[in-house]
Amino acid sequence: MAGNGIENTDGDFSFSAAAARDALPRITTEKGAKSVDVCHDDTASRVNFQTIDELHSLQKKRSAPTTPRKEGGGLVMGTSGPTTPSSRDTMLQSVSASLASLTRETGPKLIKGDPTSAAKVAHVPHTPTSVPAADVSDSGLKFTHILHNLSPAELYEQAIKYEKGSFITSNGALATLSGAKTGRSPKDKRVVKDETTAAELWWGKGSPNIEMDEQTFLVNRERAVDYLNSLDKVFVNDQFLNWDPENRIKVRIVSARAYHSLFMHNMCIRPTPQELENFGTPDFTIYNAGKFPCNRYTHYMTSSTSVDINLGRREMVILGTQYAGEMKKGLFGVMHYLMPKRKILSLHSGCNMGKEGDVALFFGLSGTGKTTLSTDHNRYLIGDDEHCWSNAGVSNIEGGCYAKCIDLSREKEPDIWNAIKFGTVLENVVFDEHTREVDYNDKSVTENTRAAYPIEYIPNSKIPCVGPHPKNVILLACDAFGVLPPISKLNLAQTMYHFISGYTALVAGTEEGVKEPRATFSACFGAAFIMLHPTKYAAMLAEKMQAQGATGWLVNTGWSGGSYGSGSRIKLAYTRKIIDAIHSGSLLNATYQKTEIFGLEIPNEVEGVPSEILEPMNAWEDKEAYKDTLLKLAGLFRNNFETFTSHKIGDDGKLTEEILAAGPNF
Ligand SMILES: Nc1ncnc2c1ncn2[C@@H]1O[C@H](COP(=O)(O)OP(=O)(O)O)[C@@H](O)[C@H]1O
Ligand SMILES: C=C(OP(=O)(O)O)C(=O)O
Ligand SMILES: [Ca+2]
Ligand SMILES: [Mn+2]
Repeated sequence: MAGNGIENTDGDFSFSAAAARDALPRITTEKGAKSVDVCHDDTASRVNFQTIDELHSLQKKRSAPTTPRKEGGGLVMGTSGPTTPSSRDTMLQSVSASLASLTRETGPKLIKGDPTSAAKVAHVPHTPTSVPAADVSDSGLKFTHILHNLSPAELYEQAIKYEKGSFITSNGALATLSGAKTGRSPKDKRVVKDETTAAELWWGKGSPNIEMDEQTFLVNRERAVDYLNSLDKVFVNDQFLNWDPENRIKVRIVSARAYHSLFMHNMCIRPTPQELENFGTPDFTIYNAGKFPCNRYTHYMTSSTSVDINLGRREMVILGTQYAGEMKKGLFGVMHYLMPKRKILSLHSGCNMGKEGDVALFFGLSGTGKTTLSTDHNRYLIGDDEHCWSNAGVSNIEGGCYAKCIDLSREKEPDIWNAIKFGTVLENVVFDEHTREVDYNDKSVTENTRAAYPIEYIPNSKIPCVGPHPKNVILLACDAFGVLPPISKLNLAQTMYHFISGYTALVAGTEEGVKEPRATFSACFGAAFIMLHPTKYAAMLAEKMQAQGATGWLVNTGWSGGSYGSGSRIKLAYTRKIIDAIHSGSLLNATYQKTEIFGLEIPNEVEGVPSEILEPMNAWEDKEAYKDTLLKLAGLFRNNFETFTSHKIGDDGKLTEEILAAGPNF
């Protein structure tokens, strides 16, 4: 017998599911039925939608005035829209002008919004229709969608949907891959040499400015613009640089990746909806076509990567590298040109301020501790990397921080650790494929893993990021030779000598085994970014430090008790104590002794730091090896400074002489 029941041992059906079902009260689905209250009639409740599409349309509220309108499927350039152009029209016209091909003299047809969400648009004749027939190409017929100043959430979705290697990590950050290049490419940087820049900029030996002519720039620009216009969609960021309102620069970044757009969203100053509405024409534009290589048949191109700056046209073109830091540091170079023209000093430094308003600058090359030491739980963070020093005080150029994450730990760097959350871009880190927990010790992709986050992710950041004149100027050197003292007080001439030298020594890649530390000298602690001769910046720094009575310090954040391999890196906790003593002013009252050769004043005591490490020789077991290493480093300093001996620093002949004498004596 067929049935739904469970058969009993005696062959009877004692329990029938069908019977049980029949035993339940009937469910009434008739409208208006009042008898049964266990079940609601779905259609009876008050709903604001009739279809799934309508339901979905309720989910998203219109927000800022810049939110793309959904009706009509986005806005199209060149349509006969409302009679008074909206800010959207203005924006699209402006972006179209930015993306215009210089040989075809027309901007592309643009639509605001994502191609998948915007409705299909019928053929719309583009603005000036009188394009010569010979110039007509398929590229002129297609539309490019503009994703203008998207929010982090929207950029996350774009990255995760369309960019391989984009994932949400367990802390909420967006993990991305920068591709083949995981660091900057200084050898591929070119600056257009025209009549003006030939006279103004620093060219030749030691200069980061490798020349390129205007024509070649235009070839690369066209390559980048054509690549971008060939895409279905491009990202456009309109943002600001410099928190000093009088010297704010408007920048536009056109890029192909959500990763780049979110990176710049975090790193530049974010406009308010009102400011974005009135943005107008940018002062400087970046075309980031980093996925696409340059053409090596092009004059001046020595690889498939090219980062080109044209100060006259106020444009930068990136081809053949997706490393996002290239954009931030490219703009920094531009500021190193624009700001000194206004008698403002641009600085490759971190900056923070104490509760009493005492400001400190932290100069240093990559990896020396600008970001780590300016991010200090007891002080207000003004910025970690790029600043201006004007007659009014200091201002951060950026709106975010770009911290190294290799070996990052919650204990040692809690503020940076906590800043890695939703909105933060995590570059080239490795994470567990299931839990998505990041392993900050993993160097599989690169040693240069990074986190880019808005500065307000640091709880004690100072918004707006400006402050009074600096009281302390701290020069950081990560000395892998292990011979520079952990802390020394500098007079003005010594400060200038070390500023112009810009020394650090890092260790070679660990994979290839322990190698000799390699000394790097980078003028003004940022030769890769300066545009003018180093002595121009040095003269401004000397003048400002003198006028404000600021004190210079040299802090070795590198090795102690031996070079890399035998000694060990100075504990971050000790360096923090040293920095605390500088900030509090207690180090000014310490007793000092002078070191041999470099003539540095070193304190006999610093609270919280073992005194035996303050004089580097004490920490070395092999005193002969120490002396040899010290002499070796002194020789490298002397050789490096030779190119500067024929230059005058400012109008002060006496200071110039003192600076020359402030180097090592042997
Ligand atoms: N004594 C120390 N002082 C400063 N940083 C240290 C020290 N010891 C180790 N570090 C590490 O060195 C790195 C310094 O890098 P970072 O602050 O990003 O430099 P910068 O901003 O100048 O490029 C960080 O990863 C930090 O944890
Ligand atoms: C992004 C950079 O900055 P830093 O290493 O100084 O933090 C860089 O030099 O590429
Ligand atoms: Ca940094
Ligand atoms: Mn830096």
